[in-house]
Amino acid sequence: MVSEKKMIQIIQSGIEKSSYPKRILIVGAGMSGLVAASLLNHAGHNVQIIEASTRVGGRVFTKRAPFTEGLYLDVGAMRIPNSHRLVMEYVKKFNLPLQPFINSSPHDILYLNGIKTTYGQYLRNPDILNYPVSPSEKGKNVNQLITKMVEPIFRFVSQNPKKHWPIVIEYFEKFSVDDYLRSNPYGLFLSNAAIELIKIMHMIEGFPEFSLVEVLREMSLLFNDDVHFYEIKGGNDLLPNAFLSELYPNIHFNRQVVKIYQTQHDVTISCIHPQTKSLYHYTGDIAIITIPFSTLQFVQMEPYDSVSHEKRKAIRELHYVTSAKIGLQFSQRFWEKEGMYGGRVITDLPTRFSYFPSHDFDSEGHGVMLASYTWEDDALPWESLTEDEQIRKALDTLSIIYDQSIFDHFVIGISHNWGKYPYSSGCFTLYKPWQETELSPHIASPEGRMYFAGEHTDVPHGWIQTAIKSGIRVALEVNHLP
Ligand SMILES: Cc1cc2nc3c(=O)[nH]c(=O)nc-3n(C[C@H](O)[C@H](O)[C@H](O)COP(=O)(O)OP(=O)(O)OC[C@H]3O[C@@H](n4cnc5c(N)ncnc54)[C@H](O)[C@@H]3O)c2cc1C
Ligand SMILES: N[C@@H](Cc1ccccc1)C(=O)O
Repeated sequence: MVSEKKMIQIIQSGIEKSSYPKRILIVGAGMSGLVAASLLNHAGHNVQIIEASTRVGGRVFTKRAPFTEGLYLDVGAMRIPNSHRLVMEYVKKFNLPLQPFINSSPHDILYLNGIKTTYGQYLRNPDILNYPVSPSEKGKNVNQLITKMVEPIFRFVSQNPKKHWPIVIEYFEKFSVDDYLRSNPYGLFLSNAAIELIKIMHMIEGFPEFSLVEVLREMSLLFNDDVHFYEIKGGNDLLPNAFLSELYPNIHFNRQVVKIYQTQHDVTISCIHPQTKSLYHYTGDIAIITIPFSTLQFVQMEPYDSVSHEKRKAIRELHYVTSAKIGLQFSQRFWEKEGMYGGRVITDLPTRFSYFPSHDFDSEGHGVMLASYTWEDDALPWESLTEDEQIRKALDTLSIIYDQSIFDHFVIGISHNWGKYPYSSGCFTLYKPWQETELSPHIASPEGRMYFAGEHTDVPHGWIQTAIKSGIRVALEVNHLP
């Protein structure tokens, strides 16, 4: 296991020159593939990247069209936690401009149970939302309620994180979030109303059946008031694009892999051009597969016995959460008149979470708002609609929270449904109960000449940092192979 400190050194100075330079084929030009390619290229290997789409970045995806020049929306990764030091190291290496991403603020709007208030007012008086919580829960906000439920776990981990976290995984990974909140070994209890409020305000009403351990990992980041976030000024895709100057000659775009065939001596990757359907083949010594397991299901891996049963099972069963993002451009930044500079709206209406832009404050005129960000069950109603219907319904929902005048300021909108995006077939992985123990040993493990990287191959799932970490790990795995 390579320390984070060592990984930072590797980002700064690369990995050792290889004693065995090889022909390395990397499938996928997302962050994990780009990191692995850059390190192995510098170590003296012949690296070729095979990418289905026409861009690098994968789930780091900044959309600029059809917005007004200079405006954009990160429909993929939008926030970088200050604690994600590997991401920060690459941002520094490429000298990219960072700015704060205001993830939440006391001015955040809550529109719940038909009541509109602010997060600050709610913290001062949690009962303002009129949820029928139990008498002992009165006056307590969701953070206090959830902390009471998970405090014994976090206290146990804090005593000896290295030793105790694996024990927590082994013991608690059979619990879903819902199971644990309803009945747990500590005999801690919450009313249904309190459970409902926690799920809505922590954006997990769409996936309460997922592993408690996974959701605890994420909530300790996303809903921890001590964690602050950044974004890259101009769009987060400036990070993957920064690899292009070095790697562009090695990247084959419009090459959707359909088959991987390995022999004792080499590995051959067959791909089709997504539009022309022309067939292309690439042969090398090693293949590094960074594409999501959801899409890897469509890739034939031959000979059949060259891939273990457990790997094939992990590829089939690893769960990908879906997600929908809807961006709306307005001619006036009306939210700033209400004191909203960055931050978010949390509602039980279908838009669920909205985020105001954390950049270009007070700039006269246009702004793009992330009108809706949803996961899993909350994303499904949006995915069933056309893009125009999604934009219209997001506007209609916002007009309930604001007022009809927002229609006068609306300019144009987009939606991106990750469950319908063929190059990720989902948004990120989250373990269901039991999967961490059952599947995780077979996700990153090599299979003959095939090696694996990507956000799905490590935890916490669903972060650029994890993709980078896996790219470094796989580069070290293959660098000195004979
Ligand atoms: C909606 C959303 C919000 C997110 N928010 C954040 C956030 O705020 N902060 C954060 O740090 N992370 C966030 N993430 C997670 C982060 O974006 C990912 O963890 C990371 O980008 C994954 O990188 P990867 O290299 O593992 O995979 P990917 O980025 O998916 O790269 C895989 C590449 O393989 C290509 N590919 C797929 N199939 C094939 C094929 N058959 N043949 C050839 N190429 C193929 C794809 O086009 C893609 O370029 C978010 C992700 C999503 C979707
Ligand atoms: N990290 C991503 C997606 C994610 C959220 C929660 C859990 C896992 C992944 C975000 O900040 O939106």
